[in-house]
Amino acid sequence: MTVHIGAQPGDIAETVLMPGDPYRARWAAETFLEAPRLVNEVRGMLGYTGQWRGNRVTIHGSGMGMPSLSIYANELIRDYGARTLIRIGSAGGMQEGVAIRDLVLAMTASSITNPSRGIFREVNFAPAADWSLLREAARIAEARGVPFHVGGIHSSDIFYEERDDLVAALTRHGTLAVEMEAAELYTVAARYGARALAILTISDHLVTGEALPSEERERSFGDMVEIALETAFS
Ligand SMILES: O=P(O)(O)O[C@H]1O[C@H](CO)[C@@H](O)[C@H]1O
Ligand SMILES: O=c1cc[nH]c(=O)[nH]1
Repeated sequence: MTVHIGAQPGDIAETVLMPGDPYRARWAAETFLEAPRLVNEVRGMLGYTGQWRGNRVTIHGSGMGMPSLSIYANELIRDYGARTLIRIGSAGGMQEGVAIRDLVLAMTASSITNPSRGIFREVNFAPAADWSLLREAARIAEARGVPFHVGGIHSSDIFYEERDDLVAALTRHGTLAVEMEAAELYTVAARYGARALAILTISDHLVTGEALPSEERERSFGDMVEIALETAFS
């Protein structure tokens, strides 16, 4: 057990899928895993371990924002031996060609700051996805005919962004989408030599103002979960 995870040693699989929302962790575990077992509920942050096509996998919430994700990623890797971490999140589209329901595979994640920022002092560290995971996720999404984009995203500390100039500058530099965790996930994984990738479903759009109707969310998120599972074990 760690400060934030009540799982026993051995309860967490080497492969962990991480949605921000603990209820998405429960839904994904109950929908896609065989024999899912609740292994953590400290502070209501749900984690389940089960089997997918004979492979052991944990689906564990990260909470919203990089400080929360950082706690779980550190403990999952350092204390429980997780080696592959795939974020399954929602994101806001930032380019006109990135539509609602599309997937974004985050090759890099910019941020103004993140919990690891202090380590690097004057260096602007470039958090990047694991290449083997990124390549597999792109291959699998293409084979399934799921619309997807690969490129840079922005990991923000702010959901209700007041800085129009910041959004404009990031958009002008090709940033595909905004979410709130990937930059820290990539940095923590790099620190421990683990593999990480963020697969994101566009749930709303900063340019067009569109949003995914709530009744459609599960189906759209389902593609993302299946691609994440297939990616982890291919
Ligand atoms: O859908 P999740 O994984 O929570 O991700 C996005 O949604 C939350 C904001 O609503 C933030 O956590 C953001 O990164
Ligand atoms: O962080 C997020 C997630 C979804 N949509 C946004 O605009 N921001």
